[in-house]
Amino acid sequence: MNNHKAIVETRSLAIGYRSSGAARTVATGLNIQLRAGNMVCLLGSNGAGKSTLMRTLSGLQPALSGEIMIDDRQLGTLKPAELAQKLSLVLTDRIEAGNLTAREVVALGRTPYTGWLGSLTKKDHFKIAQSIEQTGISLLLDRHMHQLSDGERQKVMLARALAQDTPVILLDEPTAHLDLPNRVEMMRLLHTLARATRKAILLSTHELDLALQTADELWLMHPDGTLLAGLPEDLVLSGAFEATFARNSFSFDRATGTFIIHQPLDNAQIYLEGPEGPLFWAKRALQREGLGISRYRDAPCLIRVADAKNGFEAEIIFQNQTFKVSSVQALIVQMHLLFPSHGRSAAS
Ligand SMILES: Nc1ncnc2c1ncn2[C@@H]1O[C@H](COP(=O)(O)OP(=O)(O)OP(=O)(O)O)[C@@H](O)[C@H]1O
Repeated sequence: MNNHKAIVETRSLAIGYRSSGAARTVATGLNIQLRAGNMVCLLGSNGAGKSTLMRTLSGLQPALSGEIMIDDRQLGTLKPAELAQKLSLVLTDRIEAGNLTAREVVALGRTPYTGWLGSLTKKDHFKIAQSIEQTGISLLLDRHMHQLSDGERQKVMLARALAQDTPVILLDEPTAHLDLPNRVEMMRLLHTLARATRKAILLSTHELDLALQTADELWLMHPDGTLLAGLPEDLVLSGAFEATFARNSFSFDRATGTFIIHQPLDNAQIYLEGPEGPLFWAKRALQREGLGISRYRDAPCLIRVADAKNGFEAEIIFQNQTFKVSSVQALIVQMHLLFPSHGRSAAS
């Protein structure tokens, strides 16, 4: 977060839908600020209202009440061409333009400056080339949009938004179709762009872990229609992050920032110790097998894990006997022999 001026600011904003006179409110009392140079991640469960907020902030749908200010102007008073020079929107699931090449789509980003028939100036060409370089899509330029994968299309749409060169960029689930390395790359790119170009970037995402690591600020949309904004670390430590995604089937570990599917048990038989890496993976495998991990070192069975040349080794100490294993798989097999009535082997 920083102290720069808010480019987008809402005052007592209520968002939702109106049909035949009746309003369905999705969220109310939104007083949020999007600042230059910040990347903000908008998080919330399915149906919390992320897309509704994105669409309202970008002028695609009207607010139920309240104000949206963009660069000190009320959103509703901006002409479409003015708005297009202030804010660009990247939607994921509605990418049309099948017959255009990627190059043509990126060039369309300059429309707010050139008009539909306007020819491109030196500056336009520079902005287009820059956005192509920033998104790494130079090999896709001559291909038609319908010949691209979902993830490739997504990058082209980001390049188009960058070519539009607006101080505000809104992206609705920009990582939805990307594989893990590309998701990481996209988040890093957006964060770098926000910093380097002083753009205000707001993106909605379900990538909780990546958002925690990269966002300057999180906006948490709660199913009760409220929104909490803050530094990721503050929202984690206050418990707000956890509360937004709370479910009975898993919990969030504030210490590591990870979701835990299997909880340690007070009455479990196994205690694990050793260096962080092998400890983490051994614990995960044992818990998946239904072999409960104890919080207490005086549990009947002690497993001492260690780093090894081939990745992993462990000693299992149980009833005055020691068993050595050199893979996580061997550990699991041995544990099922020692505890035949526990975990998955007991069920099968
Ligand atoms: N056109 C519509 N008319 C009425 N209600 C709608 C409309 N579109 C969405 N909604 C409702 O508004 C609420 C918020 O939906 P929205 O799509 O904004 O959620 P979201 O957080 O983006 O969800 P997801 O993570 O599943 O994409 C939901 O309860 C949804 O059913």
